[in-house]
Amino acid sequence: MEGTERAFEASEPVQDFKERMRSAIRQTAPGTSLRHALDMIIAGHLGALICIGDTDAVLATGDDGFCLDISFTANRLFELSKMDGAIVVDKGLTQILRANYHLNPDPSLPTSETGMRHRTAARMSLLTNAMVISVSERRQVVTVYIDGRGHSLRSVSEIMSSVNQLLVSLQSTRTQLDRALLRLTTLELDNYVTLSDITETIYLFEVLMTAADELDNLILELGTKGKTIAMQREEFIGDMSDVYTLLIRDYANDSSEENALAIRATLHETANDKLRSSKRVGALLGFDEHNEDSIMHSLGLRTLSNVSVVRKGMADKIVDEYGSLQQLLDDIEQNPARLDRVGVENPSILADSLYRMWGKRA
Ligand SMILES: Nc1ncnc2c1ncn2[C@@H]1O[C@H](COP(=O)(O)OP(=O)(O)OP(=O)(O)O)[C@@H](O)[C@H]1O
Repeated sequence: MEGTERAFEASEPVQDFKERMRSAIRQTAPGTSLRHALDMIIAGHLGALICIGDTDAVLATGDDGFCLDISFTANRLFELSKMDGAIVVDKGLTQILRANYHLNPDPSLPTSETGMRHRTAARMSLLTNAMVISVSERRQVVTVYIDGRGHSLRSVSEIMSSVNQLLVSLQSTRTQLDRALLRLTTLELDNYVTLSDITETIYLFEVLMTAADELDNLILELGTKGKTIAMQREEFIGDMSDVYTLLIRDYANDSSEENALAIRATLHETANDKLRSSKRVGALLGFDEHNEDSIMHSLGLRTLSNVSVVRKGMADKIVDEYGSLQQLLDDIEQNPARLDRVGVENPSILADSLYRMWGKRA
């Protein structure tokens, strides 16, 4: 089975649709009683049409069937799927209201599905706010419909094969990014960073974040089987999102966290291959006239946050006092007491750490 989202006309904002689809995937993930029922239906070579939630609207589109009002269990849902017609369940998955229900959604509602069960499922999800599930008897596929768009559920082994491929590319991107950040730190201390260096690093951050998003979707699909993968995700991503924001703040014309997050949102919406353009990245950072060779000056927030004696929040204070990493490096030897004033408890350790990073002093 393939995990697909078939495009359809959306009648609600994209964000709202995404939230609802994520919630539907969570409710049908391995480990849930609903998934248990769906797996039993597939194993029994049966089909099903199940409407969950928005029950007033769902019941208004149909007739006949058996009025049940019994509490929901996976076994009952499985047994009822042996009958023709649709099964109607309440939003909280506590009650099964109807079985063998015949649904009559407006036939003019557009659908690209073939087969009455699937066409009805897609239309019901367009017409109501219900999550509609169809299980194909012929193809042994479970499709979840929200707002006319279908997502086919995959088996754990199918999802795991995507997870394993993704973990390999995550690991390789993380290694490249670590190397790029190390090099960037050295260049920052030498005051020799160009826009091209920043562009390359941002590109790697975006590749990493895109892979992390994909992994999050797979972890959601895995349900209770995704716990160890979530731990592996932590290993590869950890605090990289915070480091990314610091990098943007270091180089953006407006260094506020709010602006950095807005820039990150735009970068994330941009196709990764377009992020290799220094002109584009420079413009996003607020430097329209810069080209790839333009020298960029870092505030030093990211580099300072790597120094153990710089406690959380202290890097901002140091940057407020000195204005940039270079100003700090120029001043630190002549005037270590100035760091004292900012509240750095061990100015000499901070100086030593920076010099060690720089490779100027052992
Ligand atoms: N409007 C409807 N209301 C309730 N149940 C329906 C409706 N349309 C189809 N079904 C159910 O779906 C079953 C299969 O119908 P059909 O073969 O036309 O659909 P399909 O999409 O090809 O499904 P499958 O892939 O399982 O063969 C019907 O026997 C019935 O139980």
